[in-house]
Amino acid sequence: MYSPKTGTLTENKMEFQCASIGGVDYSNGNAGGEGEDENVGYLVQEEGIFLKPKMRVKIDPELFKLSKSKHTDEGRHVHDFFVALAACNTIVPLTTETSDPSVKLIEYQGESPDEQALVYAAASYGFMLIERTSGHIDISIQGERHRFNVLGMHEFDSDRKRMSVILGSPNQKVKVLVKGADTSMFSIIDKSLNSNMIKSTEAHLHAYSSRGLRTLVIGSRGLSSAEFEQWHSSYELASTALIGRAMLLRKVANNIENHLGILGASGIEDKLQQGVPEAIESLRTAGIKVWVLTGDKQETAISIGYSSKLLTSNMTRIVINNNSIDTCRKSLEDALLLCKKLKISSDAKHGGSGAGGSQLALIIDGTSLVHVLDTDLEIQLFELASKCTVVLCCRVAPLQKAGIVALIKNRTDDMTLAIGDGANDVSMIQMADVGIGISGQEGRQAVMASDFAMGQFRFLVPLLLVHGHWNYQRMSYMILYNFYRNAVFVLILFWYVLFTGFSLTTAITDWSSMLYSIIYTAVPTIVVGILDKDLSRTTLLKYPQLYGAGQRRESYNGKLFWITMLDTVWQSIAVFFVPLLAYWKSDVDTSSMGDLWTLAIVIVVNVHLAMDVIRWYWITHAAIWGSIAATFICVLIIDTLPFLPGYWAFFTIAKTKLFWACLVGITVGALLPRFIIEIFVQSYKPNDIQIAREAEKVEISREPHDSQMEMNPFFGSTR
Ligand SMILES: Nc1ncnc2c1ncn2[C@@H]1O[C@H](COP(=O)(O)OP(=O)(O)OP(=O)(O)O)[C@@H](O)[C@H]1O
Ligand SMILES: [Mg+2]
Repeated sequence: MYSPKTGTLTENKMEFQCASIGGVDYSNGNAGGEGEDENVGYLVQEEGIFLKPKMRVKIDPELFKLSKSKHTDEGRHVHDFFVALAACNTIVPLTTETSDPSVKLIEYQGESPDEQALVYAAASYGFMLIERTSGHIDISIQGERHRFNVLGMHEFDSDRKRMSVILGSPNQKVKVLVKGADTSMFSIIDKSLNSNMIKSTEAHLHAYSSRGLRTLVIGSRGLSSAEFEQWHSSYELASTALIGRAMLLRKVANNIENHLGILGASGIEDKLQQGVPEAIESLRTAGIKVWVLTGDKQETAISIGYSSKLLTSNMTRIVINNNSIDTCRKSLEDALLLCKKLKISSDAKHGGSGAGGSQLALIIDGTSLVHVLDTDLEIQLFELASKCTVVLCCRVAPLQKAGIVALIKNRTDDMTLAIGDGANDVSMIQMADVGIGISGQEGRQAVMASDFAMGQFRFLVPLLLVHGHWNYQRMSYMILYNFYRNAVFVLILFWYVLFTGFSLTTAITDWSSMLYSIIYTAVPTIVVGILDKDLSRTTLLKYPQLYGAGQRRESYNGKLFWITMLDTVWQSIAVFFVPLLAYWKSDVDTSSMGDLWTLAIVIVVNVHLAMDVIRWYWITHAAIWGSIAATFICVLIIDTLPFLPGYWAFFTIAKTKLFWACLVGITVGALLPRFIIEIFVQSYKPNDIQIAREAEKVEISREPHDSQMEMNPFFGSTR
């Protein structure tokens, strides 16, 4: 189960596309930027300062003209809008020198890519933010430098979904400028001021977000000196408070951010990262459920859902947008009923096979989730969500993201993985079983809180399908192998004790018992456990279904455990009884037999491992065969020490041909059953992995040179 979110799927390289100012839509621009189109006002000159062409801005010619005129109402409105864009943010302008001393380049840095886009847009229209200190900002308005006092700032947070700046203008007027998400802004806008403008802005916002643009609404209000004084004293008190500062500041912000006049709205395009649709498709083919939890607007999230192929046109969409617990309950009940109906009709169509049924996509917003999470409706939401192929939660707050992950984690045995790039994803990343942070332009908080960090969303595919698969196979095999490796040794000691009338003596020397786990069999386990790969990277990426082996617990389960234990008993019997019967009538001493048993176990255990190794490297050869050689050397050394029991035993027994025949006989006898069963299973009941391995062999022998060309185009190197 995975929970990426839309910011995670997009590049965070924004392009300012359109603006709705004073209820008028300006979106007929042509994209400028990156040195493409210089005559559309992209480069703004102010005291030899040029804007570094870093971000694309679509310039609307009409708006560009209006931004230069101060004498009309429209012009003044546009002026206020762009001043708000340039001022209401936390962007820091950085000026760099160029080879020409009279020319400086300015670029904008900040944690929010949206804000960067807005400041670049304002600069492109001639409202260039030049300097920011804690007390003031300098904005060059159409080439003229103006200084504004920053009297206070209420920073953005994902719960409020807005931010504000209290700005003192050069003409001594004080204004509060606010920008934020539409839902949060429309609740604080004075609806009586200009209802037509609000209506048309809403329509523009709907149109922008349906095109997948990220929207922001900008509003402002003039403050009277009494109001300002009151705010100022409470702001001072709140920002110096030692306890509950955040809550107090939020309260102060809420008191001032109200009765706003609407200035306008912006639409910013956030392009999808490279390889996202393919990555999502691979994850879905691998049987992984992908959920999107985003703070974005519903329409934007749906549009990004379509472009990332998360949502498809043949899906039935269930939308839940409610603002009370009763309506939520009703919607959930209706949705569950719809699911049932769809299932019945698809069963009737496909003869009850369950195949080809219509896919469901659940779209639910943060307001509904407030009434659902942590109430009795949670069960219904879980039931509904588990019936849906895709779940899209929009306008969710950071804690709600964590709540949704917890909902899945607490009610199923499924593993949850959360991937995100922003500070608002930290709680979700920490809640999930596996947390992944994308290091992007939104700061390092997500990365710091994560288990794994990566640069792009698409790297999730090799992480899970390739490394996840390899690690699962290796871990599963190694757990079973280590049970076997230790059990076989203990069983030999057990048989010996049985045959010596519970004498508590041992044939295998103390030294060998100790070295068994340290030298005789340890290194191959480590080497194979780290290096072995059952399938190549190419195959695993090409057939994401192979990931299903882990979900079905094919490589480590109760059945396999008991089969391995049965095999272990058989092998211990072969190792113990073959020498016993072979030397039944001879006068060989216990120490010599002990040496034979020691060497036989080590050979069997290492050859057993060698039979299962799929990819051989020189180091694997060195570890396996070297361990057997090391055992011979150790036994030899132990037997040359006269003060140890069993002095010279090895040299006595190794002289006989029977000793060597026993070693060969034991190895063959012990490993033959599993060899036969493995051949049988591979020939008659192969699993996906075995079939893919065969296909790999055929492919390599057929096209030795082209075999690496098969991989999906969006993944880096091959094996
Ligand atoms: N710097 C900002 N100033 C004002 N409003 C903002 C700012 N950044 C984001 N917003 C608004 O707040 C909303 C919530 O932001 P949040 O960071 O929680 O989620 P998101 O960035 O939209 O999506 P995601 O969860 O994919 O990161 C945004 O959709 C946007 O409308
Ligand atoms: Mg964000």
